[in-house]
This record gives sequence, C-alpha cells and structure tokens, in this order.
Amino acid sequence: MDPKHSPGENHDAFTNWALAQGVIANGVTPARFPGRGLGMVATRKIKKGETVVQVPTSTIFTIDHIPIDFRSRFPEDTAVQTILAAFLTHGSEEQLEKYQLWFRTWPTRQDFENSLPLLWPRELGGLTWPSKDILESTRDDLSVAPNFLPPSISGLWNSIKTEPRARKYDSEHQDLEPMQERRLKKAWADVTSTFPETDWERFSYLWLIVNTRSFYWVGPNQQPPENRNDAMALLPFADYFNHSNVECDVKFDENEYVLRATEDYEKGDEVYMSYGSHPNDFLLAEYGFFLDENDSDCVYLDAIVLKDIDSPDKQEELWLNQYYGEYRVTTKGVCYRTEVAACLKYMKDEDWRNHILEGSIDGVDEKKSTEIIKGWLEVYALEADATTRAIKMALASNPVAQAHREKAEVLLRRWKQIKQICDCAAKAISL
Ligand SMILES: C[S@@+](CC[C@H](N)C(=O)[O-])C[C@H]1O[C@@H](n2cnc3c(N)ncnc32)[C@H](O)[C@@H]1O
Repeated sequence: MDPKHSPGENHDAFTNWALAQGVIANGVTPARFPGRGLGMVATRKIKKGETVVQVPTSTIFTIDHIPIDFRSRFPEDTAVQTILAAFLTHGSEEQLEKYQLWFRTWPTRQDFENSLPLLWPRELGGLTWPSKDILESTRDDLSVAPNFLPPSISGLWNSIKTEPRARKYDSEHQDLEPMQERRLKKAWADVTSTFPETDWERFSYLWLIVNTRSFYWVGPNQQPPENRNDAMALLPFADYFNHSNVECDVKFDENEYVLRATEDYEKGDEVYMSYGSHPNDFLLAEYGFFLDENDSDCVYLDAIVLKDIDSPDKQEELWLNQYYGEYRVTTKGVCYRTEVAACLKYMKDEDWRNHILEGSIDGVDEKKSTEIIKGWLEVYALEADATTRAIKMALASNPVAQAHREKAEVLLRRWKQIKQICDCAAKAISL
C-alpha cells in the first residue's frame, strides 16, 4: 500500500484483533484517505454484489451486550444511543477490555470539534459547550446574528423574519441542530441522573462516536423499535466504511451482519457504503462532511412558503390535507407538495380541494404557479447571497471566524451549493 494510505500501527493491531474475532474482510482493508480519515480500500477487483465484510453477532456492540444491571439503572425512556455511550463512558475496565484496540482507531474529540457544526464556536453556528452553558440556556440565548449555518441545520434565517410554525410536524432533514441539541440534552440529563459525576467532554465525545458510527440493527426475535434511532449497534471494522451515493446492501440475522458491494471496484479504489439518502445539510450536521455530488441533496422552502401563505384558513387547509411543510427543492425542480402549496395561493379553496383530492384542473394556472415558486426560490437564493456576504465579512474582520477559517470555508462551499440548487430548480421549472 502507498505509505500515504497506510493506516498505521493502531489500525493494523485492531484489524488483526477483528479478524481473530471472526470478522471477515473480503477484498477490503482499512486505509487513510485525505479529507476522509480512514476508509476501506479494495485490495483486488470487487464485483457488485460481492460480500466485502461480515461481522459476527458476538462481536457487534449492541444494547444486548450491556449487562442488565447497568441498563436497568436508567430512566425507562432513555435512548439506546445514551445507554451505549454511557456504557462506553462508565463500563468497568474489565467490561470494556475486549474493545480497547477498537477504541484506539476512532477519531478524536478534536476531529469532531473540527468537523461537526454542533461543536463549532457560537459565531459559526455551534452551540457553545460545555454542558453548563448549553444546559442552562435556551436556544434564543444562544443564537447570534447573522447565523452562518444553512437553515435546514439551524432553523434560522438572516434575510427573512420567520414566526414559529403554527403546526408542529416531524421532519427528518430540517431543524437538525435543534433536534441534536434536544437529543443531547436529554442524553445528558439521563446519564447524569444515574451517574452524577459524568465528565461532559468524555460522554459527549462517546455520544458522538455512537452517532457517527452506528448501523441499523434489530436483535434476533425483537420487533423494530418505535423510534428508528433506537435500532442501533456499533460494528467493529465495518465502521471504517465512508459514505457515498451508492445504494445500500446490508443484511443481518441472528448470526452476522453482512455488507455487500453495490458497485464494481478496481484494486486501489475506495469502497463505500451508503449511510442513507441524506441531503448535504444532514451529512454536515450529523457526520461533519458533505459530498460534492449528491443525488439526494435538497433544501426546504417551508419557512418561506408558510410565511407567504400566512392566512390561518389556508394554513388549516394545508394541514388538514396533509400538505403542511416538507416543501423540497432539488436541482431538478420542486416536489409536488410545493406545487400544491403554490396553487393554494391563488385558487378558490373548493377548486384547490378538488384539485388535490380528485385531480381536477379547474382553476389551475401553471404560469401563476411557476411565478410563485420562482419567487420562493429567489428568497432562498437571496438568503444564500446575504449569508455568503456575511461569512466573507466575518473572515475579513472577525477574529473568531479568522481563527476557524477552514470551518467558515466549509460553510461558503455549502452556501454555493445551496444557491446552485435554487438557481437550477428555478431554471428547471421554467422550461
Ligand atoms: C463510520 S465513520 C467512517 C470512518 C471514518 N472516516 C474514520 O476515520 O474512522 C463516519 C465518519 O467518516 C467520515 N466520512 C464518511 N464518509 C465521508 C466522506 N464521503 N467524505 C468525508 N468524510 C467522510 C465522517 O467524519 C463521518 O462522521
């Protein structure tokens, strides 16, 4: 292996340990990739569909591997992620002995501080740790203007004034940082209710390790949990795979977890797995990176649309007909929900209902809809311009931004993509 890709001693020792535990590596081995930390490299030609890694269930780190007398000390509604992180923090030396070589292969807390917006300085959209501050403050205390993070992450806008949403709805890919904050605050409350002496730096680090390295997993003879986030496990060795837009081909049963290649690879190629169909804002917030090319990338017009359609009656129509929120934009255009919301702006309520419920086109005016949607996209594009300017100004004059130039540049790159999504979508719908 080219020395610049060589993973180093800790990774070699861990790989030998993993293989001795029954992990099977078929044509892949860990390697270093600039900008991506460790990943998996193909040691030979790999064909799509070939099994590349198998991890025996006995080696997987799941909630079932944590002694019951440890688990039972937590409040009933404690998330699985919290218990896994708590065990990694407070498990006895003897209990954790088995995994010591694995722990040495993980990124450091500093790596997370560099890459995860949640841990960035407040000026760049982070939440200002450590615990005391975050636990005793509300989001309003913490937000600073202008806000540099994309709205899907922060839930905040610089160029428009938004009101809190009249209706609450779950969105997997919006308000990401407030959701992370809620989950982490709850985790901290649960772990300190059981272990009051918990060290914040250590626990939050391990919570993030679990967050960035876990796989979907449900134990033998168990029902999938109500909350998908509770179906998680850490897979030694398989957690070396980096993410790309490839399809996902993983399976597990009571014996093993099997990961297959979803593309053909040449020897020396990096072999990827998919972490899911996630937009770049989600990848940045949850994993600390994003892709240059991402078929799943999108932004959401929710704040703009709901500000524009502000009549309570019209909002009620959207809500009752399940078209409230989740207005998605990609480079190819906007989703059907957005088109339906645009129609509501100018159609008579009855025509609109007939349109969405029965497919009637009475009162639909494509030209009007297109103009409305282009206006919404323009608002988002202006937000991208305003925030880009603000970041550049901060880089010229703000010592915190200057000290964290790389992070600010990551944000500039992301805002450029966002602007491009808006521009391409506006072009696509004009055709
Ligand atoms: C499951 S780990 C993968 C192994 C990791 N690269 C390492 O060094 O241990 C997930 C983390 O890898 C990094 N990562 C995954 N895919 C990436 C990609 N396509 N580009 C850059 N970083 C990536 C991110 O830091 C992410 O949080």
